[in-house]
Amino acid sequence: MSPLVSIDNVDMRYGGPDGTLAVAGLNMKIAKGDFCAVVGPSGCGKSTLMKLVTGLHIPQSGVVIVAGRQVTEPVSIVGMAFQNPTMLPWRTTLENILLPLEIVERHRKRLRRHKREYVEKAEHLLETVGLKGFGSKFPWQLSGGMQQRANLCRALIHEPDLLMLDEPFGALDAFTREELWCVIRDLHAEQGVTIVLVTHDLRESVFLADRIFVMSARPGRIISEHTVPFARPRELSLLYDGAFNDMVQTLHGEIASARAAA
Ligand SMILES: Nc1ncnc2c1ncn2[C@@H]1O[C@H](COP(=O)(O)OP(=O)(O)OP(=O)(O)O)[C@@H](O)[C@H]1O
Repeated sequence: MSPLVSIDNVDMRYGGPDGTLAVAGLNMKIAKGDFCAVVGPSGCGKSTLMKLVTGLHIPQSGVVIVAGRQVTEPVSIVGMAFQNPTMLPWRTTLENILLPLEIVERHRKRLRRHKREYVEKAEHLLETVGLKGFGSKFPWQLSGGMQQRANLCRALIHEPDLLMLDEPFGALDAFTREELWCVIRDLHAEQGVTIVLVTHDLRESVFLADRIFVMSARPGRIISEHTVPFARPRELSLLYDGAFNDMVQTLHGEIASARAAA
């Protein structure tokens, strides 16, 4: 079966021919249903990789293919969540979650005709992430962790085949972060959605992912790929397992070497 995402020998430079070369010779393949994490030194091009896959940037050379199509414009089968949930403060949480449906062409007409159905879907997602009954609250009435949960619902409302998460838990305290790891773990198990997670948190990558890609310092490329051996479903007690911590340490060592080589 051909991969859902294929990045072949991609270069991406910002700001014209003399600008910053963010990634160079980037290669990566992601199979349908995979949970992948991307880690690497700060500024190595992780966010650039996300933007290349979602079609927010088009590379100067090389090819990005998503679901069998070369990416030349923003890709509609993707859901995205970033570190700072940007909810519109004048809309309720539920209305914020429905927002992508007003933007994605093929859902817009359906939304008008089948509003009730979509509201029910949004309410089901809110329940799944532990926010049952919070749809009528405004974003500013929610804590940071609750906003990030709602943000995940918004990324999932149009049933994307691919969910791209760019440091989604970075701004949260350790306990809330671990709670949300479990929410993502369960969403992946229930919905079978393919997930790419960019993170600085190596424990997060090992707890959640099946495969971990390590990037070099800028210009970023993949320098190693690891298969995470721990069986699913994974419980938080895994964080205290010796083999788990060995893997975190291996990744840490690779990133430290990549930084030193820069
Ligand atoms: N729009 C832009 N214009 C110019 N340079 C940019 C732009 N976006 C990113 N860069 C540069 O490209 C490089 C890669 O940036 P990117 O944000 O992809 O890295 P990152 O790995 O996500 O960073 P971090 O780990 O700090 O979040 C950086 O040196 C950054 O300064």
